[in-house]
Amino acid sequence: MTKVIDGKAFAANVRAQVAAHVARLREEQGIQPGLAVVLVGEDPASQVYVRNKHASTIEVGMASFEHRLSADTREADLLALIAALNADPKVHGILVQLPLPKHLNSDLVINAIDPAKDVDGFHISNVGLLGTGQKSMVPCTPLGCLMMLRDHHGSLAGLNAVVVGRSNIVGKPMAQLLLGDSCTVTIAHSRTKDLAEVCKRADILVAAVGRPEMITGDMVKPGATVIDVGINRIERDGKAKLVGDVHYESAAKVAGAITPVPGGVGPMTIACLLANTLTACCRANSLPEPEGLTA
Ligand SMILES: Nc1nc(=O)c2c([nH]1)NC[C@@H]1CN(c3ccc(C(=O)N[C@@H](CCC(=O)O)C(=O)O)cc3)C=[N+]21
Repeated sequence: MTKVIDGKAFAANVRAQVAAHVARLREEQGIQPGLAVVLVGEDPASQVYVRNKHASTIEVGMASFEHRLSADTREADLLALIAALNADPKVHGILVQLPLPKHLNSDLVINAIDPAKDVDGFHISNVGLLGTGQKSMVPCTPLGCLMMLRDHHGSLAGLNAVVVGRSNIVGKPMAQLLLGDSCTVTIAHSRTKDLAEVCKRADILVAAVGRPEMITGDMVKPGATVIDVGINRIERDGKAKLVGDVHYESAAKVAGAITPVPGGVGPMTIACLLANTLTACCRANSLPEPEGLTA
């Protein structure tokens, strides 16, 4: 039988663990972790995510600081805000919602964040630390995937992992984390020859391509674990629908375990953002890090 990995329930458990740590930090240390989210412009999807992040942050007992800037914000003003957040002791985590409007250089903006407060793990320092196996802030989506994989498999050592997609925010850091857990890792992408055959060798298949339902059941090894990172809004039979990068129906017939969309990786991303904010707060105060909530 195929196991459906319940990311929603898993995320609720992670959030409960974070909330317990936050309560203990308040009682024993008088410290409250704080997360600042910066949203530039009015992209409707981004607004939904930012609202969800705000609600989850409050729910676990953290302080939430929201900064909504107009779409025509000047780069210098955004950089000044980041400098202020870097210097603010109440702020332990900073997230600048991506994508940014085109006139802003997102590399420049992300690299202006204090790496210790970079809860997205996108700063070049954190990318380098992760790549060399040093302590870093780890990108939320890959961290959430890793937690679910460790829970399902126990040890990942020696397993063949194929990551489809080579983005800086998911594909590349996901590959680093799997390598860190001793998988044999292949990164496939749009130019990969014989993609179906490559995917079919995977004990762990992570789909992060951004193409709706591209990974079909015939590309999945029987019994494999399939992690679907895709979140695509499509229209079907005149109705709006959310689908992943995996064709769920056909893949679920072959897989040993699979994450659904919605209710899989998405909720884990936000839970890991809170976990990273807690970790950043503990490090900032030279306190022991929460166990099981880091890579
Ligand atoms: N700096 C930055 N960091 C991010 O982490 C970041 C970002 N920018 N920009 C946008 C993307 C997108 N993202 C999601 C988080 C949760 C769900 C989520 O919880 N999805 C629900 C469904 C929600 C729905 O119905 O739309 C699910 O999959 O079950 C989705 C998408 C974080 N992002």
